[in-house]
Amino acid sequence: MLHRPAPSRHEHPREDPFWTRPAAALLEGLGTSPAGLTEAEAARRLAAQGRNIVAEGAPAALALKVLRRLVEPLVAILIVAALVSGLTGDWPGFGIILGIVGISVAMDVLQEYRAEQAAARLRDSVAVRATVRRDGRARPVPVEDLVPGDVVDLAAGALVPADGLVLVGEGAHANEALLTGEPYPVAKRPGPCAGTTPAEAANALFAGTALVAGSATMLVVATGHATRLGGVAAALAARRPATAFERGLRGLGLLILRLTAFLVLFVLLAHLAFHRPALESFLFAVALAVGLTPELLPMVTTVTLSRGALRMARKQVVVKRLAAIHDLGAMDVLCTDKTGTLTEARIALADATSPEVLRMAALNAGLASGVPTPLDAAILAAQPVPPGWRALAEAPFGFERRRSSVLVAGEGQGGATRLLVVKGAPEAVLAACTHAEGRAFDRAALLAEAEARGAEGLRLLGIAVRAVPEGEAVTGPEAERDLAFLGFCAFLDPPKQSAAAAVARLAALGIRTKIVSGDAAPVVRHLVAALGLPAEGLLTGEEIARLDDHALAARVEQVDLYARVSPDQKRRILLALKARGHTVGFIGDGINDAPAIHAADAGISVQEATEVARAAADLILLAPDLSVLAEGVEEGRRTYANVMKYVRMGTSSNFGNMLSMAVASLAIPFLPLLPAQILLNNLLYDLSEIGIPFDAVDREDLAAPHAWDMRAVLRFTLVMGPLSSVFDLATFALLLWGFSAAPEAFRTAWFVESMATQILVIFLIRTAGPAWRAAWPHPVLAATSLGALAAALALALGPVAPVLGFAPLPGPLLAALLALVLLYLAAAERLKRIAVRRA
Ligand SMILES: Nc1ncnc2c1ncn2[C@@H]1O[C@H](COP(=O)(O)OP(=O)(O)OP(=O)(O)O)[C@@H](O)[C@H]1O
Ligand SMILES: [Mg+2]
Repeated sequence: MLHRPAPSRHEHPREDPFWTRPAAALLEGLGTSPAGLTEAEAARRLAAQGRNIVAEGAPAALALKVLRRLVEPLVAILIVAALVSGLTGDWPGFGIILGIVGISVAMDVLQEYRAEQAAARLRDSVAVRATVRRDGRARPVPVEDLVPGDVVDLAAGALVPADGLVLVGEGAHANEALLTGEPYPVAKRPGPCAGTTPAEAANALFAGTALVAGSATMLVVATGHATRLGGVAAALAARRPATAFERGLRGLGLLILRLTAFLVLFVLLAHLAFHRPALESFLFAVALAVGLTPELLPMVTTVTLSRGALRMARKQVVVKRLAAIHDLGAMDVLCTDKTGTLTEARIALADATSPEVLRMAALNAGLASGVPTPLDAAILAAQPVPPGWRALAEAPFGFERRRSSVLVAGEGQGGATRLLVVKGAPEAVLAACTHAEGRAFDRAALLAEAEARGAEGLRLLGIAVRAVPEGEAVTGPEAERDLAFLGFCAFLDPPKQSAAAAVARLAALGIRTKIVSGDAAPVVRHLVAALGLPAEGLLTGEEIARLDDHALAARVEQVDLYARVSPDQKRRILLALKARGHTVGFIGDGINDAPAIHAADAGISVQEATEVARAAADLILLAPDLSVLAEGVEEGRRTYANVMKYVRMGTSSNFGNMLSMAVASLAIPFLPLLPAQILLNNLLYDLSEIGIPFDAVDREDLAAPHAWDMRAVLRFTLVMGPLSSVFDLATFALLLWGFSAAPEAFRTAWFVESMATQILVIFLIRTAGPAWRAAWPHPVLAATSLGALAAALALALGPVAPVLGFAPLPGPLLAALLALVLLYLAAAERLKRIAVRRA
């Protein structure tokens, strides 16, 4: 909430949308000019209005984080209680408690802060940038730093970074499907506009849409949550269901919290009923609560995920949304488009029906505004634009229409002519043709020819023309009628040989790969055969259009190939797979892939992709290669496995120890540990776990997609918790009856036993198999846990022991404790096999 920028005061959505106001008035109202803002003014507005982001809030400032921790109820109570005990004269207790709380909070905040900073730096490295005019110069600025009043230059293919008014437009067309549902690119031009709905706003551009043709200069009017998309996306984000993992963690945290509240209340009331000192009992109960709450779990998850993100970055996968790491690890179906991931994306013209066909194709490809697509580039590489021709109008390529047209004027055979040149998918072009140039028109035969060449792996484009008389106005795709078919251009895009191995590797990781392509069915089939990919079934866009979501969901399980699908169908396929209970990833690079990337559990794109695809993605591959993705999947699973280690430690050993202490406090006439000692215990235990994110994991943990399994967590708890309690009770018995320990000695011994069992068990829990056969624990983990244990021993048995209320222990008692700890570890090693038995 803190970072949510206030809606721009310049926008009054209901009565007065910005695009109905004159440009001059808007410029003045925003205190800017076509030359843009100064850097200083932009910085000031950024601070005042917040960043141009719609998704989750930016990480909070360090001071704020500290403050937030200090006002957490348990910590606040602890501080107050310490103050009270200070006032009653117990200054050492006061100092120690405040000291321990301080160290805990500092450690927690600092770790999380550093981890978040590192993750944010990674995210920035793949941030989409916009060309912004500031201080009179145009320079690239991360879109998150745009402010109202900025003036932005956009080229074809760019992501529209904010809502704004078109100041200058050259054949600009935007794809606004995301916002209005309109699949056909709409023309954008400067000038007045009376319509009040975004769909009518021909002079405005909206955040999240894409400029697909032409160029434009835009005045930024609204950013972040104040944008049209901001409203939509905030609603979407709010509705974005938490992953099973997030839900599981949250559920577990809540469960422990309830148990804690119940237990602590019970202990407190019992103590008071037994007429124990009130303040001391209260402090004891609060310290217990601190020990019991999984207060570190959020920090631990963030740190583990950020560590995972750093490791993944070294393997060429940049994480934009941290939680996507889990989704990647949990992914069991991957949908991919064809070009770039399965092919080399080195598209080259193979042949054309005639030189005339190629000349016409070049007119269409070269005279259309905006950056040429790879197919256009391949045409122009073989045939430059014939001289003497110029473009008068165009209807840019649309992924639903699958063709583009350009009205060109120049010298034809019979003098000056105007020609509408159309190129696109063969069936899309043939559908608008009524005859053929210089031969009989046989649509069925031409379609069969296209099909046959597709089966050889050639991508085909059809070319057609119509002479347009002087008087006829050409404004959009309506003009694409009565065309004369000229012929085909055929293209080759060599299969990527490494793709087969990558798909096999993904399969070995339990991930099924499905191909979702806008290209023709024969081309997709040929590619699959050429790479030897295992794939069953094929659905075309035409067939999918006839299926409702229910029927589609029934088919997607068996079908691995999808051809001639539109952007929205890509999204539908993805949602159908999700509806079947799969965790689905989608990797793609085009504007047409963005809706599906957005809808995926793990939306993936590549560094060279269009801005819209990159903006929609959760993860960016720095190298366009599926094997890079396989590495990322393994990292995702490693991260998950390490978070699970915390969960297991927390639910069994830590919880068990604290529970035993609560019980003991009722059974014996004195506190089993002083409040400060409990806090110290908790702090050292937390310290011992800092190394977990670094740790290696079992090979089995990488082998298959994981999902949160509450039953497994419970089983682990129900086996390992009681085990820990049994040994705690044995310790009590030994201390009370074996050694008739005085309170100070009892606490010292209990502290030592509790620390040793809690900390050392990590070396067993970290693996499902025999502990001695697993990979060595990471040196950092070994250092933090053994270091924490050494510190605990030094504090309890060394020179400062008296200050903390500890007393020296006799040799035989130490030996007995050692024996108990070893016995516990041996029992834990045996029992854990029941506890973590894999499904
Ligand atoms: N610049 C263009 N001009 C005309 N037609 C085009 C153009 N680009 C693509 N097409 C047609 O639209 C179809 C779908 O586009 P495209 O192949 O890029 O979709 P895609 O889903 O991204 O495919 P892929 O899986 O290969 O990445 C193409 O097969 C082609 O017939
Ligand atoms: Mg593509």
